[in-house]
Amino acid sequence: MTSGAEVLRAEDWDQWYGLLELAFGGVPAAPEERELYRRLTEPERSLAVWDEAEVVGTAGAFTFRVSVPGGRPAAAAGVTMVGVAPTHRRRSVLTTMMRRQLDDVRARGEALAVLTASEPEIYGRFGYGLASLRLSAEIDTALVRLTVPAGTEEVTLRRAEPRAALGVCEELYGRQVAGRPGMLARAAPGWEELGVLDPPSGREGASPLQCVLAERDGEVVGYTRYRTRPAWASGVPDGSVVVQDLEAPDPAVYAALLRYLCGIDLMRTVKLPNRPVDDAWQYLVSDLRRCEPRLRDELQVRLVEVGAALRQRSYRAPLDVVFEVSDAFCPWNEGRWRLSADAGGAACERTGAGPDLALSVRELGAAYLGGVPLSGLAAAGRVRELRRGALAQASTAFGSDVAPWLPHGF
Ligand SMILES: CC(=O)SCCNC(=O)CCNC(=O)[C@H](O)C(C)(C)COP(=O)(O)OP(=O)(O)OC[C@H]1O[C@@H](n2cnc3c(N)ncnc32)[C@H](O)[C@@H]1OP(=O)(O)O
Repeated sequence: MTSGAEVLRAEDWDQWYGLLELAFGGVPAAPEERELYRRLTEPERSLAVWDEAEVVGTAGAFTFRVSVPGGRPAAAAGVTMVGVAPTHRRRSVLTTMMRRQLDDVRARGEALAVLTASEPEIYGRFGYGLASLRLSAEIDTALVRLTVPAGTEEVTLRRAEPRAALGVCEELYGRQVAGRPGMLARAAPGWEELGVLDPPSGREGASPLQCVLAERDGEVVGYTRYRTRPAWASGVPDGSVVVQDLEAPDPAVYAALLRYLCGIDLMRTVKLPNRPVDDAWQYLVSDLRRCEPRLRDELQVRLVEVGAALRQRSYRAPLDVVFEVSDAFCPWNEGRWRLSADAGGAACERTGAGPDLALSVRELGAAYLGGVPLSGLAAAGRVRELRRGALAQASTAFGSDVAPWLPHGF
């Protein structure tokens, strides 16, 4: 007989994390990783389901601030560390934890919950919508040329020990957050260490993490962190560079860092596993086909409180629209909401007026960061236009000039 979802006691953390490892395939995490996640876990926001003395379900939440269109970071629960014992799967343990978790998030006054899913299909039933994608590339550096912009030669590069450079890298990361929806303000101590976590077991044949800083006029203005993986094919160098981070505030710094990565001796391929869909590499290369671009789902967003969530972002164009929202899992969101926005801000209140657009909370979550057009969702039959013109107006207003992106998992 299983318990309900109970708040985790700190002393049960080892068993709780052990169940999570089991649910993910039973390979223990590297000690460094385990210790970091022990420090980052917020027990008071973490849930356990028990069967007698055995943990059979885990779900955590981090207290995050996520960048939303308009540049103001918004409070969000970062849902994480979800697992159910293989012996207890498909008996609603996850559903029990999601129920408790979303109630708790609401009680804390956070209007948003965000997550990345191990499998994309799991969380739609709980009202999450896919809001950002990641673009990956494998650049064949023997065949692809880069055309770099003016100013690239003024950027100098210097190798640094990743941990020694952590402070300056974090500062640069922090300056990028407001400019890109979906990025997380790494406010709590410990989060910066995620960027230099480098257990040997996680390298898959590659080097330890390396860091190169970009400088201009004596000031650090950008950085990359990457690993090199040497390989030989019939005696010919065939290594790859796997890029973890590439942070640059302007085109010249970006180009200088990418050119460096593409020029490392004996490395044939530069792998960019996680970049924004509007990332500049696409517009610098001579041959996109030889870069193997691919898209993958990334951040999912759940509007926990529709009214508060829609009020706390800004809109690209004036808007006055009534949404008819369905939300089976969080019925307090159901009904009609009037959203009106202009350059001065946004108001979103309940209304009795006739609806202009009908959709579920999932579509609002998908469109929330400005990367998924409501018009595209309408073309898939997921948004219904009830007043002519409302769809185009809302779709334009919800969009973001900068694509949403989550640079790292959590
Ligand atoms: C944010 C994160 O941490 S993502 C990590 C998620 N965890 C993992 O992937 C670890 C391995 N998997 C597991 O631990 C479990 O299978 C979980 C957590 C995914 C699901 O837990 P369960 O307790 O089995 O889910 P539960 O019984 O509540 O299922 C609810 C519904 O979701 C469906 N569902 C559950 N898991 C999946 C899945 N992986 N893919 C598709 N549907 C799923 C069920 O079929 C059920 O549907 P129904 O209501 O139509 O019958």
